[in-house]
Amino acid sequence: MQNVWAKRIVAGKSLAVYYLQSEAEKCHNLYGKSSRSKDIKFASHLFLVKENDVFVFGMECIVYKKSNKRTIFVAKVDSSGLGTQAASSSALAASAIETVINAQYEEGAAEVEVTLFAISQSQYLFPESSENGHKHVLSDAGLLHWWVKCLEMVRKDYYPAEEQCSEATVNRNSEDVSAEKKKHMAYMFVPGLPSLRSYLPNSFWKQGTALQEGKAIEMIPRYPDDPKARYLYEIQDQRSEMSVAEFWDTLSFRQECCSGKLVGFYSLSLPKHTVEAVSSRKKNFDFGLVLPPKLYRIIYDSLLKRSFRSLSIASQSTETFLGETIAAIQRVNGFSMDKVVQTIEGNAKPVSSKKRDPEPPQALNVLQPRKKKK
Ligand SMILES: CC(=O)SCCNC(=O)CCNC(=O)[C@H](O)C(C)(C)COP(=O)(O)OP(=O)(O)OC[C@H]1O[C@@H](n2cnc3c(N)ncnc32)[C@H](O)[C@@H]1OP(=O)(O)O
Repeated sequence: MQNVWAKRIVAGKSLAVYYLQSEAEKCHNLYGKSSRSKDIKFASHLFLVKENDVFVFGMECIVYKKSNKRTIFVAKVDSSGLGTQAASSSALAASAIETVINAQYEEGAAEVEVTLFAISQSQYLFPESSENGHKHVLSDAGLLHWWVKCLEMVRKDYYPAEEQCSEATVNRNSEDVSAEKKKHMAYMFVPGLPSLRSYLPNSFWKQGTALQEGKAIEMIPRYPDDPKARYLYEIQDQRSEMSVAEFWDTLSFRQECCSGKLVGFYSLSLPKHTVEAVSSRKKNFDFGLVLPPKLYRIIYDSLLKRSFRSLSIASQSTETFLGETIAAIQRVNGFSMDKVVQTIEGNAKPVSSKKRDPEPPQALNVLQPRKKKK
């Protein structure tokens, strides 16, 4: 687990990664009224990354489980902007996603898919962080590129080197890609954008969606805060025969997906694990405390009541949130601090970024006045 994070954190810096999960619960409404929701369970996973004494990054995802298949839906990613550039947010998101993927494989999953939709917003997990003057909020188009970068980091880690496509293959007709590789592609779809050529890094990536067959209301899942869910509910009552292909085609005309902001839908299928590979995996994964769902939600909601509108307020919010959370989870079965938090020492080479503020917020102290930006 350590390595998944350490390789993306600059050498000489360290981050504390907090990881909480909820117990799996029955999921009744992933496919609307369809019986496909039967036998599906879901569990929430929350990562909070702290540098010095303040949260710098957070991610929540929901894992849907049906027998040995897992869909990891990345629900919310956020940054506070208050870190010292120990790692990029895309790298931290990739490491959090890989931690969840590895946990699924260790549990015996054979098929794992990562899915998400990108909608840029000023904040998701750290309230008022967009007012702190340090946070870098990506535009809608910036966020689309950002997710490609992040998911590409993940994809590369799960494909053996010989299967990697070279940059030269980027513009190759996707028909050339072998049938086997086709199965394991990353998909990106942006309603209203006819060509995503400038976004896709290589031929592992394909414009469109992995799901293309069957009836839309039976095949297309509805995730929390899903921009396509309203449309799916509408057709459930009025046009229940609509095909998946027609659904995607007509989604571009819906107000929730074309009201000025670009919305990106992504999915990444990871290589299947054979039964032998699954059973021979070492069971050595012991990170992420599992909480009763009600307690998980209380803790999650309490994070959303804090403020991150300045460095000092954010540090205070981080401290009180963690103090109250640890007090609340201490009696949970299997509790140990090691399961809740791991301190990761970075071992990545630093990459220089000219664009960023060279003076990170945490380098300041009260005796050292902030230099004016030119
Ligand atoms: C499923 C979902 O959750 S989608 C919703 C995503 N979340 C949000 O929209 C919430 C608000 N947004 C954010 O918190 C942030 O914009 C995030 C988390 C999405 C990305 O955080 P960032 O700090 O921009 O990400 P990251 O560290 O990877 O940097 C991305 C780029 O911005 C540049 N950058 C980062 N900080 C700065 C800064 N302060 N000034 C200028 N450029 C900066 C980086 O150098 C990098 O550039 P590159 O791609 O050319 O290398």
